[in-house]
Amino acid sequence: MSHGWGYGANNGPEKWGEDFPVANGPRQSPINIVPKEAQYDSTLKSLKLKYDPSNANGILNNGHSFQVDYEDDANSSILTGGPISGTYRLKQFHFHWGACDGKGSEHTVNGIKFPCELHLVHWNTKYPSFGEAASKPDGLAVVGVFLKIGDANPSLQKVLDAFNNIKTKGKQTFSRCSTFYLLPGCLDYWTYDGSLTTPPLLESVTWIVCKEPISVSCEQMAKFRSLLFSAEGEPECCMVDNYRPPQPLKGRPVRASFQ
Ligand SMILES: NS(=O)(=O)c1c(F)c(F)c(S(=O)(=O)CCO)c(N[C@H](c2ccccc2)[C@@H](O)c2ccccc2)c1F
Ligand SMILES: [Zn+2]
Repeated sequence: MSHGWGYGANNGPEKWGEDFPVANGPRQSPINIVPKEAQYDSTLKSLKLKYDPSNANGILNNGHSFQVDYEDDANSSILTGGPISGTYRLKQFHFHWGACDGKGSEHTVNGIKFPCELHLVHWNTKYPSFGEAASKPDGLAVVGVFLKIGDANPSLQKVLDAFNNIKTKGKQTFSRCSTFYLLPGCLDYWTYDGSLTTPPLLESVTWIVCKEPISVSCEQMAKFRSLLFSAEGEPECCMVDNYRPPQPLKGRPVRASFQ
Protein backbone atom coordinates (compact mmCIF):
# COMPACT_ATOMS: atom_id res chain seq x y z
CA MET A 1 0.00 0.00 0.00
CA SER A 2 2.59 2.50 -1.16
CA HIS A 3 0.10 5.34 -1.66
CA GLY A 4 -0.43 5.74 2.10
CA TRP A 5 -3.28 4.60 4.25
CA GLY A 6 -6.71 6.15 4.21
CA TYR A 7 -10.37 5.18 4.35
CA GLY A 8 -10.97 4.43 0.65
CA ALA A 9 -11.70 1.09 -1.02
CA ASN A 10 -8.05 0.39 -1.87
CA ASN A 11 -6.26 1.92 1.15
CA GLY A 12 -8.87 1.55 3.90
CA PRO A 13 -9.02 -0.44 7.19
CA GLU A 14 -9.25 -3.83 5.39
CA LYS A 15 -5.86 -3.13 3.77
CA TRP A 16 -3.96 -1.64 6.73
CA GLY A 17 -2.65 -5.08 7.80
CA GLU A 18 -0.44 -5.19 4.70
CA ASP A 19 1.77 -2.34 5.95
CA PHE A 20 0.92 -2.61 9.68
CA PRO A 21 0.72 -6.32 10.70
CA VAL A 22 -0.24 -5.29 14.27
CA ALA A 23 -3.68 -4.57 12.70
CA ASN A 24 -4.43 -8.25 13.54
CA GLY A 25 -2.90 -8.05 17.03
CA PRO A 26 -4.41 -9.07 20.40
CA ARG A 27 -5.47 -5.58 21.58
CA GLN A 28 -6.82 -3.66 18.59
CA SER A 29 -9.37 -0.83 18.69
CA PRO A 30 -12.13 0.14 18.36
CA ILE A 31 -14.47 -2.53 19.78
CA ASN A 32 -18.21 -3.06 20.13
CA ILE A 33 -19.12 -2.39 23.76
CA VAL A 34 -21.82 -4.68 25.21
CA PRO A 35 -22.82 -2.97 28.49
CA LYS A 36 -24.36 -6.16 29.94
CA GLU A 37 -21.01 -7.96 29.51
CA ALA A 38 -18.92 -5.13 31.01
CA GLN A 39 -17.69 -5.86 34.55
CA TYR A 40 -18.47 -3.16 37.12
CA ASP A 41 -15.19 -2.42 38.95
CA SER A 42 -15.71 -0.46 42.19
CA THR A 43 -11.95 0.19 42.42
CA LEU A 44 -12.07 2.39 39.29
CA LYS A 45 -11.59 6.05 40.21
CA SER A 46 -13.57 8.93 38.74
CA LEU A 47 -12.03 10.68 35.74
CA LYS A 48 -10.18 13.88 36.57
CA LEU A 49 -9.73 16.09 33.52
CA LYS A 50 -8.14 19.53 33.74
CA TYR A 51 -8.06 21.37 30.39
CA ASP A 52 -6.53 24.82 29.86
CA PRO A 53 -7.67 26.40 26.55
CA SER A 54 -4.66 28.74 26.56
CA ASN A 55 -2.37 25.94 25.42
CA ALA A 56 -4.44 25.00 22.39
CA ASN A 57 -2.16 25.32 19.39
CA GLY A 58 -4.61 25.42 16.51
CA ILE A 59 -6.60 23.22 14.17
CA LEU A 60 -5.04 21.15 11.37
CA ASN A 61 -6.67 19.23 8.52
CA ASN A 62 -4.24 16.28 8.44
CA GLY A 63 -5.91 14.51 5.55
CA HIS A 64 -7.49 11.84 7.79
CA SER A 65 -9.39 13.95 10.30
CA PHE A 66 -8.88 17.39 11.76
CA GLN A 67 -6.91 17.66 14.94
CA VAL A 68 -6.56 20.36 17.60
CA ASP A 69 -3.00 20.22 18.95
CA TYR A 70 -1.99 21.23 22.47
CA GLU A 71 1.24 22.50 23.97
CA ASP A 72 2.30 19.53 26.06
CA ASP A 73 5.45 20.89 27.70
CA ALA A 74 3.69 21.40 31.05
CA ASN A 75 0.91 19.82 33.09
CA SER A 76 -1.72 22.39 32.06
CA SER A 77 -4.15 20.03 30.32
CA ILE A 78 -4.06 16.67 32.04
CA LEU A 79 -5.93 13.46 32.76
CA THR A 80 -5.59 11.75 36.16
CA GLY A 81 -7.74 9.25 38.05
CA GLY A 82 -9.97 6.91 36.07
CA PRO A 83 -8.32 3.56 35.29
CA ILE A 84 -4.85 5.06 34.94
CA SER A 85 -2.15 5.81 37.49
CA GLY A 86 0.02 8.90 37.23
CA THR A 87 -0.50 11.94 35.02
CA TYR A 88 -1.25 11.90 31.31
CA ARG A 89 -0.96 15.10 29.25
CA LEU A 90 -3.40 16.09 26.50
CA LYS A 91 -1.60 16.07 23.14
CA GLN A 92 -4.44 16.54 20.68
CA PHE A 93 -8.06 15.83 20.01
CA HIS A 94 -9.79 14.83 16.79
CA PHE A 95 -13.05 13.31 15.58
CA HIS A 96 -14.39 10.46 13.41
CA TRP A 97 -17.69 10.79 11.54
CA GLY A 98 -19.86 9.29 8.80
CA ALA A 99 -21.37 10.33 5.47
CA CYS A 100 -24.78 10.19 7.17
CA ASP A 101 -26.09 10.21 10.74
CA GLY A 102 -26.42 6.39 10.87
CA LYS A 103 -22.67 5.80 11.06
CA GLY A 104 -19.41 7.53 11.98
CA SER A 105 -18.34 6.45 15.46
CA GLU A 106 -15.51 3.94 15.92
CA HIS A 107 -16.70 2.32 19.14
CA THR A 108 -20.26 0.99 19.00
CA VAL A 109 -22.63 0.17 21.88
CA ASN A 110 -24.69 -3.00 21.42
CA GLY A 111 -23.79 -2.66 17.74
CA ILE A 112 -25.19 0.88 17.54
CA LYS A 113 -23.09 3.42 15.64
CA PHE A 114 -23.21 7.10 16.61
CA PRO A 115 -22.84 9.81 13.92
CA CYS A 116 -19.55 11.01 15.41
CA GLU A 117 -16.94 10.25 18.09
CA LEU A 118 -14.48 12.64 19.78
CA HIS A 119 -11.05 11.36 20.85
CA LEU A 120 -8.87 13.18 23.36
CA VAL A 121 -5.33 11.73 23.12
CA HIS A 122 -3.15 11.89 26.26
CA TRP A 123 0.34 10.53 26.93
CA ASN A 124 1.89 9.17 30.15
CA THR A 125 4.32 11.69 31.63
CA LYS A 126 6.40 8.88 33.13
CA TYR A 127 7.93 8.82 29.62
CA PRO A 128 10.02 11.77 28.30
CA SER A 129 7.85 12.52 25.26
CA PHE A 130 4.70 11.65 23.34
CA GLY A 131 6.74 9.74 20.76
CA GLU A 132 8.38 7.61 23.48
CA ALA A 133 5.06 6.99 25.24
CA ALA A 134 3.26 6.03 22.02
CA SER A 135 5.19 2.72 21.81
CA LYS A 136 4.65 1.64 25.47
CA PRO A 137 1.75 -0.56 26.62
CA ASP A 138 0.74 2.09 29.21
CA GLY A 139 1.89 5.03 27.11
CA LEU A 140 -1.37 6.56 25.89
CA ALA A 141 -4.88 7.14 27.24
CA VAL A 142 -7.63 8.20 24.85
CA VAL A 143 -10.94 9.50 26.16
CA GLY A 144 -13.75 8.78 23.70
CA VAL A 145 -17.00 10.75 23.71
CA PHE A 146 -19.96 9.86 21.47
CA LEU A 147 -21.89 12.61 19.68
CA LYS A 148 -25.65 12.17 19.30
CA ILE A 149 -27.97 14.22 17.04
CA GLY A 150 -29.81 16.82 19.11
CA ASP A 151 -29.42 20.50 19.99
CA ALA A 152 -26.53 22.44 18.46
CA ASN A 153 -23.44 22.21 20.66
CA PRO A 154 -22.06 25.73 21.34
CA SER A 155 -18.61 24.49 22.40
CA LEU A 156 -18.33 22.45 19.22
CA GLN A 157 -19.46 25.45 17.15
CA LYS A 158 -16.22 27.27 18.11
CA VAL A 159 -14.23 24.52 16.39
CA LEU A 160 -16.56 24.31 13.38
CA ASP A 161 -16.36 28.09 12.82
CA ALA A 162 -12.70 27.60 11.87
CA PHE A 163 -13.51 25.04 9.17
CA ASN A 164 -13.59 27.46 6.24
CA ASN A 165 -9.84 27.91 6.70
CA ILE A 166 -8.97 24.20 6.91
CA LYS A 167 -11.08 22.73 4.10
CA THR A 168 -8.21 20.89 2.44
CA LYS A 169 -5.43 18.58 3.63
CA GLY A 170 -2.50 20.43 5.18
CA LYS A 171 -4.42 23.63 6.01
CA GLN A 172 -4.02 24.90 9.56
CA THR A 173 -5.65 27.72 11.46
CA PHE A 174 -5.63 29.16 14.96
CA SER A 175 -8.43 28.67 17.41
CA ARG A 176 -8.68 28.78 21.17
CA CYS A 177 -11.29 26.13 21.76
CA SER A 178 -11.87 24.91 25.25
CA THR A 179 -11.93 21.15 25.38
CA PHE A 180 -13.46 21.09 28.82
CA TYR A 181 -16.91 22.02 27.54
CA LEU A 182 -16.81 19.22 24.99
CA LEU A 183 -17.15 16.70 27.82
CA PRO A 184 -20.51 15.22 28.90
CA GLY A 185 -21.93 16.17 32.32
CA CYS A 186 -21.65 12.60 33.61
CA LEU A 187 -18.20 11.02 33.31
CA ASP A 188 -19.24 7.37 33.82
CA TYR A 189 -17.05 5.27 31.49
CA TRP A 190 -16.10 1.90 30.09
CA THR A 191 -12.38 1.07 29.91
CA TYR A 192 -10.28 -1.58 28.16
CA ASP A 193 -6.76 -2.04 26.81
CA GLY A 194 -6.54 -1.22 23.10
CA SER A 195 -4.69 0.54 20.33
CA LEU A 196 -4.62 3.56 18.09
CA THR A 197 -7.40 3.20 15.53
CA THR A 198 -5.25 4.53 12.70
CA PRO A 199 -1.85 3.45 11.51
CA PRO A 200 0.59 2.86 13.18
CA LEU A 201 -2.19 1.06 15.21
CA LEU A 202 0.17 0.92 18.21
CA GLU A 203 -1.14 -1.23 21.08
CA SER A 204 -0.39 1.43 23.66
CA VAL A 205 -3.80 2.89 24.47
CA THR A 206 -5.88 2.64 27.63
CA TRP A 207 -9.32 3.43 26.19
CA ILE A 208 -11.78 5.37 28.35
CA VAL A 209 -15.15 5.60 26.57
CA CYS A 210 -17.77 7.85 28.20
CA LYS A 211 -21.23 6.35 28.53
CA GLU A 212 -23.04 9.70 28.09
CA PRO A 213 -22.93 11.30 24.64
CA ILE A 214 -22.75 15.04 23.95
CA SER A 215 -25.11 16.66 21.44
CA VAL A 216 -24.44 17.76 17.87
CA SER A 217 -27.02 19.21 15.46
CA CYS A 218 -27.65 17.99 11.91
CA GLU A 219 -26.33 21.33 10.61
CA GLN A 220 -23.15 20.90 12.64
CA MET A 221 -22.69 17.38 11.26
CA ALA A 222 -23.03 18.83 7.74
CA LYS A 223 -20.15 21.18 8.61
CA PHE A 224 -17.92 18.18 9.51
CA ARG A 225 -18.75 16.70 6.11
CA SER A 226 -17.69 19.91 4.34
CA LEU A 227 -14.03 19.09 4.97
CA LEU A 228 -11.96 17.33 2.30
CA PHE A 229 -9.46 14.44 2.52
CA SER A 230 -7.86 15.96 -0.58
CA ALA A 231 -5.34 18.78 -0.81
CA GLU A 232 -5.96 22.05 -2.70
CA GLY A 233 -5.85 21.49 -6.45
CA GLU A 234 -6.54 17.72 -6.13
CA PRO A 235 -9.89 16.19 -7.17
CA GLU A 236 -12.25 16.89 -4.25
CA CYS A 237 -12.81 13.95 -1.88
CA CYS A 238 -15.22 14.59 1.02
CA MET A 239 -13.85 13.82 4.47
CA VAL A 240 -16.49 11.34 5.66
CA ASP A 241 -16.50 7.75 6.99
CA ASN A 242 -13.04 8.23 8.56
CA TYR A 243 -13.70 5.48 11.09
CA ARG A 244 -12.26 2.00 11.62
CA PRO A 245 -14.91 -0.67 12.28
CA PRO A 246 -14.93 -2.62 15.58
CA GLN A 247 -12.15 -5.21 15.99
CA PRO A 248 -12.17 -8.64 17.73
CA LEU A 249 -12.16 -8.42 21.55
CA LYS A 250 -9.91 -11.52 21.81
CA GLY A 251 -10.89 -12.17 25.40
CA ARG A 252 -10.14 -8.70 26.75
CA PRO A 253 -12.16 -7.57 29.79
CA VAL A 254 -14.22 -4.39 29.43
CA ARG A 255 -14.73 -2.73 32.82
CA ALA A 256 -17.40 -0.21 33.79
CA SER A 257 -16.94 2.59 36.32
CA PHE A 258 -20.69 2.50 37.04
CA GLN A 259 -23.36 -0.08 37.87
N1 LIG B 1 -8.21 7.16 17.13
S1 LIG B 1 -6.72 7.47 17.58
O1 LIG B 1 -6.77 8.20 18.81
O2 LIG B 1 -5.98 6.25 17.60
C1 LIG B 1 -6.03 8.52 16.36
C2 LIG B 1 -6.68 8.72 15.17
F1 LIG B 1 -7.75 7.98 14.83
C3 LIG B 1 -6.26 9.69 14.27
F2 LIG B 1 -6.93 9.89 13.11
C4 LIG B 1 -5.15 10.45 14.54
S2 LIG B 1 -4.71 11.73 13.46
O3 LIG B 1 -3.54 12.37 13.93
O4 LIG B 1 -5.87 12.57 13.32
C5 LIG B 1 -4.40 11.05 11.87
C6 LIG B 1 -3.55 9.86 11.95
O5 LIG B 1 -2.35 10.12 12.54
C7 LIG B 1 -4.44 10.18 15.69
N2 LIG B 1 -3.28 10.88 15.86
C8 LIG B 1 -2.19 10.26 16.56
C9 LIG B 1 -1.38 11.35 17.13
C10 LIG B 1 -0.49 12.05 16.35
C11 LIG B 1 0.18 13.09 16.95
C12 LIG B 1 -0.05 13.40 18.28
C13 LIG B 1 -0.98 12.66 19.01
C14 LIG B 1 -1.66 11.64 18.43
C15 LIG B 1 -1.48 9.32 15.66
O6 LIG B 1 -1.25 9.98 14.42
C16 LIG B 1 -0.17 8.83 16.17
C17 LIG B 1 -0.08 8.33 17.46
C18 LIG B 1 1.11 7.79 17.89
C19 LIG B 1 2.26 7.78 17.07
C20 LIG B 1 2.15 8.28 15.78
C21 LIG B 1 0.94 8.81 15.33
C22 LIG B 1 -4.89 9.25 16.62
F3 LIG B 1 -4.25 9.05 17.77
ZN1 LIG C 1 -9.46 8.72 16.93
